[in-house]
Amino acid sequence: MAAPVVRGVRKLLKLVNFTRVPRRHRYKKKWATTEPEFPASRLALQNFDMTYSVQYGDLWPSIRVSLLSEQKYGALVNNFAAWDNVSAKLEQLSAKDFVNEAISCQEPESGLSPVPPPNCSPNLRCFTFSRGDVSRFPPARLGSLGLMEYYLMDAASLLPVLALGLQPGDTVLDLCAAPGGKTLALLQTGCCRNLAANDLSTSRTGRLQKVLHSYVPQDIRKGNQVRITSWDGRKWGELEGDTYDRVLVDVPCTTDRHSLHEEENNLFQRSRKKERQTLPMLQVQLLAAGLLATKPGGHVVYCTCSLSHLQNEYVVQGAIELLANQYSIKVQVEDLSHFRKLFMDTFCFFPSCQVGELVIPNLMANFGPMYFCKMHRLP
Ligand SMILES: C[S@@+](CC[C@H](N)C(=O)[O-])C[C@H]1O[C@@H](n2cnc3c(N)ncnc32)[C@H](O)[C@@H]1O
Repeated sequence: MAAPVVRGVRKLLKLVNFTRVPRRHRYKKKWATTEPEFPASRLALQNFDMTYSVQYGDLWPSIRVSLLSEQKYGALVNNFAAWDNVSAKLEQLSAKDFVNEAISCQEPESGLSPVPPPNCSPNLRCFTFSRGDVSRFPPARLGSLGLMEYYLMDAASLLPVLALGLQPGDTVLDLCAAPGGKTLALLQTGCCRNLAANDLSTSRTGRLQKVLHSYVPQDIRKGNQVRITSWDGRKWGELEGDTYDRVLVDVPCTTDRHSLHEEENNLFQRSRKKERQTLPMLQVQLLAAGLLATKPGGHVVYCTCSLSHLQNEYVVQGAIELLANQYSIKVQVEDLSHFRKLFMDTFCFFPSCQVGELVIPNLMANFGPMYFCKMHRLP
């Protein structure tokens, strides 16, 4: 608004509030309590416009419109249900298993059948509609074995689990696990000798319990194989240091897509400003704890559903420095560029991450954002 107009509006407000009202009856409008708050989703968009237009330059308008449009889902097949029937049903909808499609398109070595690339978790089947097809999956149903047939999730959320590269017999920690999409995917690999699934929030670990109850047979849930806890993940290094083969650190973040569409639990509410500002610090602490909980020689995947460099690459670099300086532990970032090549038909990747990989939303493939970075704790 131009300055004279603003001054005019102010004058008008003064007139409305004070003209001809006797002094003792004057009141001052209580803006904070009487006016509806500026919606948090609008604040999120303002914030993203400021920061991401600088970070992403010419790419930002296309990412922005995709973030504001309907996202696409993937259907993670439940291997504990009758997976071959479920896969056939999903194929009838003209959806394709993007994981196995990518693997089978690789050039097999001298007549051998295609094998998953090294360090890619096995046995995961996730169906998506092809590029530009915005069909939706019907809600999942209970299958013949009494378990839900598939789990609907942002298909890009499967990439951190694939990148973790589980091997049969691994001990695995999912440090921030709720509501449980990635925990479920970790169990689908059939590789977890035992899996510790933790989340600070007890209400959210309740949701995780429900997901596992609907998708995983009782003998796996109730045996020693899965342990669910509600601890502060930042303390994990002290609680169980040098313990796990693989650790997933899926930290709380600005959840960019959610922040643009939902008012509830939105981190851009004015009252949560401090929490927002301290988020990268919490993320560094959680990643450092995850690295400390890993056995020397083990692997960690860090991920967020944010486009912010401050929450992605900077956190990875911060945690690696912290471990080197405070614990003399060396951590190496692993190259995941083969993932970009392997899954380029399904996702749109940002081409120039300094460390890790980032799926950026695109109208033809509206998944993500999903940042993931794999680290090796050196022996
Ligand atoms: C991005 S969500 C995790 C999503 C989950 N991995 C999935 O795939 O469904 C981040 C989670 O971190 C949890 N969290 C926040 N602070 C934490 C802490 N200090 N320790 C452990 N978990 C924390 C939140 O409760 C939230 O559920």
